[in-house]
Amino acid sequence: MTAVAAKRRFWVEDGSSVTSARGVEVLDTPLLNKNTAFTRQERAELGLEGLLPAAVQTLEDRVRRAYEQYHEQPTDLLKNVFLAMLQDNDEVLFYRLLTEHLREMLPVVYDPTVGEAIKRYSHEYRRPRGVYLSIAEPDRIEAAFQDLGLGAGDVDLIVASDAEEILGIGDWGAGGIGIAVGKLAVYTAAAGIDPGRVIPVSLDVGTNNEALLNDPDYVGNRHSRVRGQRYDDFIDAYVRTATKLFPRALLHWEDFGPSNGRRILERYRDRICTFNDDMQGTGAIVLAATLSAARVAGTRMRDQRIVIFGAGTAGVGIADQLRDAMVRDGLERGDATRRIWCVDRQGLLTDDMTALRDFQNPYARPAAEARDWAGTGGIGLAEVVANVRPTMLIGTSTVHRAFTEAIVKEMARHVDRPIIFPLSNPTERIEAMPGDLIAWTGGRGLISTGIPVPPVTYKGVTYAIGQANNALLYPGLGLGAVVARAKRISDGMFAAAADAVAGLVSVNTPGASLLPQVENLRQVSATVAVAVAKRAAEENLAQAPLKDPIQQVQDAMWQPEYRPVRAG
Ligand SMILES: NC(=O)C1=CN([C@@H]2O[C@H](COP(=O)(O)OP(=O)(O)OC[C@H]3O[C@@H](n4cnc5c(N)ncnc54)[C@H](O)[C@@H]3O)[C@@H](O)[C@H]2O)C=CC1
Ligand SMILES: CC(=O)C(=O)O
Ligand SMILES: [Mg+2]
Repeated sequence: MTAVAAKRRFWVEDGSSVTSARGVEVLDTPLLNKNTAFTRQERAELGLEGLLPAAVQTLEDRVRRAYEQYHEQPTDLLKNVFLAMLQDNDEVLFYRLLTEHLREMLPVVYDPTVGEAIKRYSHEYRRPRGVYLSIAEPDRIEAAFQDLGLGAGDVDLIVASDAEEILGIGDWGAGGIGIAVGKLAVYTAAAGIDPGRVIPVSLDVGTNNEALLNDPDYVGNRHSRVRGQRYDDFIDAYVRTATKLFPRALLHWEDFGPSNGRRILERYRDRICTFNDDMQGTGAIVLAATLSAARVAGTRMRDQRIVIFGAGTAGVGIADQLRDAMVRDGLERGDATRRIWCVDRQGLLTDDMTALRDFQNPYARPAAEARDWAGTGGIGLAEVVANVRPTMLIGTSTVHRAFTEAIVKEMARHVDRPIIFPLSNPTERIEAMPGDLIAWTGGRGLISTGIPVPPVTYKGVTYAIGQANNALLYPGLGLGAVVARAKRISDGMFAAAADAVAGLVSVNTPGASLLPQVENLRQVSATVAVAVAKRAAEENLAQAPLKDPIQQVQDAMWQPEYRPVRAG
């Protein structure tokens, strides 16, 4: 046994967990603990006799009880807290429960309730999960990771957030670890990423959220956000250390502010295996929904006219992938870019504006084009929609109800099947609710949302609303990258993932969803993983041989089942 394995308390041999831990230490190790499901022999070997009641139960027994306990929780937040406790106590049980009730529990573990849990993080705090890195101690990053007791080959995936733009709810400082934990739970439930081979990371660079700074219970660094060189050096130290200690790990970036998120991605994307989920994962799932919508509408990618409301991390990430898809459909890059109009706080982005952010510049419209568009309040969304006559309207603004009845009806006057994606999370930020959009467009709208929503019935047709949330994409992407041991995550791998998702959808019946249903997430993720791994191999980015990618993906998927545990 190596020193690392000893620190980690257990290792796997021939399908069994072998552990040096005994007694309560075993019960305190969530990936080892089976609680009442330990057999008599295991109890004797591991020093658990007397620490557990007499009955020896099965995983199914334990799932049944946990499900009942879950339903005793009166609110979604308390359900989230309950599931977090379960995860900290018995991880196999947590994942079996989550996998069996994915549609019911995904909104509690993840979007939208995870947003509420992040806001309440310091108050609901019970025990830590993940690695907490502080900008005050960049020299301790290596020691912090080593405290986990993991070896160089033990980590497949690290999700890190600095929590500046959590979902659509802004800056939540140290509570942002919750989005890394939530994203990782989805990786495992949706794609079978081994929960023992992942690390959630909080990059605590301070917070500008004054409610947190003045909250006596706040558990993070109590100062404003550090920016500039010190921030970049901290990120660099994180990347250097993580890639040195865990050379196989994919680094996933989540919920950074727009300029940091993009700068970080540009800096590392050609050097290491990494991606930004808000820009690239979102772009790819929206592309998948767009491909389905275009199939229903009988139109081509290259013919879309796209208005994006909210040109931040997600909005411009979506623009990039829709532009690239139009290029693949035969347009010149410049012509494709000119089929996209971005609207932000200052209205339509035009090239005479001085305060555009660098990543917005490519989408700035010639000011002359819009000279006559201004209404009384400048060139806002209503003016842009009236003049552009878009085929697609995408919301990544966090502005609730921004897609008004007037705007949507104006759009629907000029296009047979208006494609409308209000993608902002969580529920209180969505630009319009699907029921309204379907009614305002007389049932012609092709709708997808970021939050989960129930089907809508309108004039006898039931419309299933696909969830255009990156959660339908990144788990499979990550699994494919892990199976291929990808050196990089390329644009081609995202395009392959989007095509794979769109390929799973049958849009022939009226009201059909534009995206696969959440219940089928494991199948979706497996299909995406195969497509991504194959593309990595085609682009010479795979470091593992891919002889039978379908079987390799199946074999790589961790299953929530109790393993035998032996004393070692
Ligand atoms: N469905 C999905 O998979 C995803 C959804 N999102 C959602 O998209 C929203 C935006 O997220 P990010 O892009 O990360 O944030 P961000 O802060 O980078 O971008 C938001 C943009 O909206 C703009 N904006 C704010 N108020 C506006 C207004 N009144 N009019 C026009 N523009 C306005 C901001 O200036 C900014 O450019 C969030 O609600 C987030 O939850 C983000 C990532 C994935
Ligand atoms: C879904 C997601 O990543 C977000 O809203 O930020
Ligand atoms: Mg996000």
